[in-house]
Amino acid sequence: FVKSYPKKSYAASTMELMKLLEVEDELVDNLNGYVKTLKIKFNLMERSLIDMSIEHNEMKSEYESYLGNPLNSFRLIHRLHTSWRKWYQYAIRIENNALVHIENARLMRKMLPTSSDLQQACRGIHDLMSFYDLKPEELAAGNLAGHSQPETGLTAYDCLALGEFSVQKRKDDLAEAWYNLSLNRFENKFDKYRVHKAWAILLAKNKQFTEAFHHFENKPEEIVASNEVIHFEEELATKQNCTAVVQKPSRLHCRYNTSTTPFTRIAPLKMEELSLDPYMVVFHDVVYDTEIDGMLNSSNFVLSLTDSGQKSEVRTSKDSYIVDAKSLNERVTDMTGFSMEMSDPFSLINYGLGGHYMLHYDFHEYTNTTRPKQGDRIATVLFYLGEVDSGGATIFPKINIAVTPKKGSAVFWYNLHNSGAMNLKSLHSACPVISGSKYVLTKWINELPQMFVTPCMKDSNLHLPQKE
Ligand SMILES: O=C(O)CCC(=O)C(=O)O
Ligand SMILES: [Fe+2]
Repeated sequence: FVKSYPKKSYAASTMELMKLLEVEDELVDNLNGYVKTLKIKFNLMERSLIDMSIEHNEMKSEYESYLGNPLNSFRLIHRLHTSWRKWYQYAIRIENNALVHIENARLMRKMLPTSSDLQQACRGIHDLMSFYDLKPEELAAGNLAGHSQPETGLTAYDCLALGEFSVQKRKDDLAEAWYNLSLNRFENKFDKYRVHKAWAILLAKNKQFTEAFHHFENKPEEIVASNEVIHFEEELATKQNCTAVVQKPSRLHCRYNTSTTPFTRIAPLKMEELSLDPYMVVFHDVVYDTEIDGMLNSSNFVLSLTDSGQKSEVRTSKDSYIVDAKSLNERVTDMTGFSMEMSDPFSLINYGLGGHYMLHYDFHEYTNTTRPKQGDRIATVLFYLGEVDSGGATIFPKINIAVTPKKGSAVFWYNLHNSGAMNLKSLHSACPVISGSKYVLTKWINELPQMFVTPCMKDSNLHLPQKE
């Protein structure tokens, strides 16, 4: 039987809190009832199991004389034949009186404190802390402004909840103190991991990726890496790549490209291969100073820099679209052999102090229904239009490549596999500019127009991209 209580806010008054004591009494009664019923079942099963093993062990120690007796053999067969069924049925039987208790406990849910009660209770503790200058360590130890009552100390779960509340209130230092207390109180590795994860998310929000990552070092093996962990790994790789001073020398080679188009026969392009998967090449001196000056001084671009600019978490830069770039479109065809039909216009990006572009893919992850007729972005060409004194590299953390911007050069890479599937190794990011001003011109090349251009595409049939 479940009593009903008018439900008010529990944290608001002592009167209301007293009702909660009764609620807890009742809940404990119900759960005790449940445990009692289960105990009866447990005892019964345990007792008959003991009987069974006694006989079994006797038989094992002297099996020849035991089984020499036909009555024993009969009993062995009979026992195993019937008791299996009995055991099985007893084990799967649902104890009705146990269920009644559980159902009662379920019905009591409407009398239990809600998340808003918990929120208010957390706020109460927070207010106490700020009024009386109390520290999480003191509260957790049951020390209330000099009145120490260790038995009122907080549990690991309490500390975790207060930590989560502090995060909401943007009191990150407090949150870390609570998480630390919670971590010290938990014994179980899975519980500990819960705290580590919450802590790491908090640190990552503040861009402290290295510190965040430390919290995953003791991840229990049983737990599959969550998206968060994968994300941190990538962010960390980005950071390491951005801070790496030395650029990895290419194991591949440099050569002159004289064969893509008739133009390259007259004016070969200097190519440096950086990677085979995804295929990636740097072209040196491929866009000329006069072209660069023309673009950077064009009134459209200059105007775009004076407006409020783009404020986004993903990319802190200002950009604008260049419409007329016929000769550069032809250059891209000379470099890549790709047709520029249906290609997106060039995108000119200028990064200022600390300007960066978070990890991303250039493909769209189109689905069957959202896929436009030009297909996905098969490849990207990125021209560097300025010299960056420090920072600003374009990095590919999955393949450990950092491309340093050099005025007049361009990097070209594939975003999709030959099959049309997304190549996840094309993940990239632009590191923050430390000093200098970075100008890049991006050309995203679409799939469909390449159908008759590149032999690599013949097996593709423009499959939908698939994550590997
Ligand atoms: O600026 C860079 O280095 C990278 C730009 C980029 O990834 C893009 O435009 O898609
Ligand atoms: Fe990109």
